[in-house]
Amino acid sequence: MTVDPLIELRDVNKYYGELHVLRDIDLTVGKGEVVVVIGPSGSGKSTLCRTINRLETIQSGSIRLDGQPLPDEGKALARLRAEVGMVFQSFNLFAHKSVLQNVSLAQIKVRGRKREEADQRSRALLERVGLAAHAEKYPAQLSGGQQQRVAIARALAMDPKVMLFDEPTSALDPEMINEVLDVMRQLARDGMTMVVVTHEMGFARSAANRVVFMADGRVIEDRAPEDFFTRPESDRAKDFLSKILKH
Ligand SMILES: Nc1ncnc2c1ncn2[C@@H]1O[C@H](COP(=O)(O)OP(=O)(O)OP(=O)(O)O)[C@@H](O)[C@H]1O
Repeated sequence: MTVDPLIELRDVNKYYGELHVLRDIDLTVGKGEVVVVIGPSGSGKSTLCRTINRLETIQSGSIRLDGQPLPDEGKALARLRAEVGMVFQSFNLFAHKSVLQNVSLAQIKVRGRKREEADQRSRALLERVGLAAHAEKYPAQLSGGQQQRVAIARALAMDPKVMLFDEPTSALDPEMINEVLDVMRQLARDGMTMVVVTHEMGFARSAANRVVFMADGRVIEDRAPEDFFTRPESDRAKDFLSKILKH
C-alpha cells in the first residue's frame, strides 16, 4: 500500500552540544498513519517529536510537513504549531481558566475565531473526549486523566494535520491510563495521523500501523507491530522487549 506522505524526515541530525541525539534519521509518516515510537530512555524519542513541530532545531537534514519545509519563525511558525498538535506528559492547562476557556483560548488568539464559535467548537470537542459535563470546571477539579483529555481537545481545536503525543500517560495513575488511551484509539479510528511516544505496548500493538524502535539516536527498526513484537530483528530490540515484557 502506498501512503500519501504527511511528515518526511530526511537524514536528520541533531546535537545538544557534543551529544549527538538524532543520527541520520529517515522517517516518513503517511496521512492517516499511527506511528508509535518506542525505545530505551535517552534514545531520542522526545527530541524526535519536538523537532517535528519545531520546538527543537536540527543541525542537518530536512523535515517536511505536507510537502513544505518547516518554517523558522513568525506567523508561519505559529501556523505550523497549530497544524502539529502536541500533547505532552504534563498537561500544562491554565489553572485559572475553566476547561472551556482552556480549549477556546488558542482558537481565538491563533485561529482568530469569535468567542461564540470557538466555545461551540470546544463544547463539541469536550463531548468527543467525554468531558461535556465538565466544561465550566477548573483544571484542579479534574483528575489527571481528565486533564489530559482536555489537553487533547485543546490540540484538536486547532484542526491539526497531525497529533504528536509525547508519553501522554506517563504522569497518570494506572486507572486513568486507559481513559486517555481510549480517546487516542478513537482518534486513530477517525483517521487522525498520529506519532506517539509511549511505553504502553498494548497501545502500540493494537493501534499502531508501524512501530519505530529507536536506540542511541537512531531508528533501528520500523515495522508493522505484529512483526516487531513477534520477530524483532535487532539485538537492541530483543533486549528492550525482553526487559519491558518482564514487568
Ligand atoms: N535540552 C536538552 N539539553 C541537553 N541534552 C538534552 C536535552 N534534552 C534531551 N537531552 C538529552 O538528549 C538525549 C535524548 O533525550 P530524549 O528526551 O529525546 O530521549 P527519550 O528517548 O525521549 O528518553 P525518555 O524515554 O527517558 O523520555 C538524552 O541523553 C537527554 O539527556
